[in-house]
Amino acid sequence: MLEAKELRKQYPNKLALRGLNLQIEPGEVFCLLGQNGAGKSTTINLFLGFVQPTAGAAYINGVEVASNPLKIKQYLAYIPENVMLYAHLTGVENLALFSSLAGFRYSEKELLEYLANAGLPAEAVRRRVGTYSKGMRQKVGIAIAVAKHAKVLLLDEPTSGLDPKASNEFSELLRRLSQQGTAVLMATHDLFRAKEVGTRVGIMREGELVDVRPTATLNANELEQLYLTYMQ
Ligand SMILES: Nc1ncnc2c1ncn2[C@@H]1O[C@H](COP(=O)(O)OP(=O)(O)OP(=O)(O)O)[C@@H](O)[C@H]1O
Repeated sequence: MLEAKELRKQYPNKLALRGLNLQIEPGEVFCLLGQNGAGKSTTINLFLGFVQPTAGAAYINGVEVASNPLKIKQYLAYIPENVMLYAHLTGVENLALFSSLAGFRYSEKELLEYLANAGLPAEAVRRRVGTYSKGMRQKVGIAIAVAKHAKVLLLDEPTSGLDPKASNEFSELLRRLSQQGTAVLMATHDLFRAKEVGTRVGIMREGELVDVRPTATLNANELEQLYLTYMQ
């Protein structure tokens, strides 16, 4: 569902990604770990088509991203640390807007259901999004991903700044999406969440994926040790 082939990104003064090869299947949650500047966001941005590769290619559902920037948008949803929504619209209005941009028109009842399933409290759905907490905005982001039937979910530091309860709820939503067959690529600094929701973890260092492990083979301590070993 997601594939990188010899994907490389050279910025004017920095080789940010050095020939990444990666495949992520439907239902997988792949967590990218690594220090600041390791190349995690660059990887996500290449899959989003926000930046152009210097060499190699990124594919989503078999479609090359760089040459089909509009087509790939129909397959994916993106949740950055701060989900971009229209602050002056309510939660339900935002969901209606983003779903319709993706070609889906839902009744009010259906929209409310999507928001409820994403865990947004009923009292919030008709409030302006400008009044939402970060966790609530993340939930609207998930509701949008589900409502547009995204096959791929790209996440960049989604739990950063969430309290433990919100973070836990977010993990639960991700797990449900992966069970429904969504392929997830998540950049994170949160080893605990990576172990909890990831099916695989990849450790990035200086633009290279230096290790990839199925999370089932590691306990939380082993993951931390592995991470620290590479960061030395
Ligand atoms: N637009 C840009 N122009 C020049 N250099 C850039 C640009 N974007 C990123 N870089 C550099 O590329 C390298 C990789 O950055 P990237 O944002 O991918 O790292 P990251 O692993 O996501 O880090 P963080 O955990 O801090 O988000 C860094 O050295 C960064 O300074």
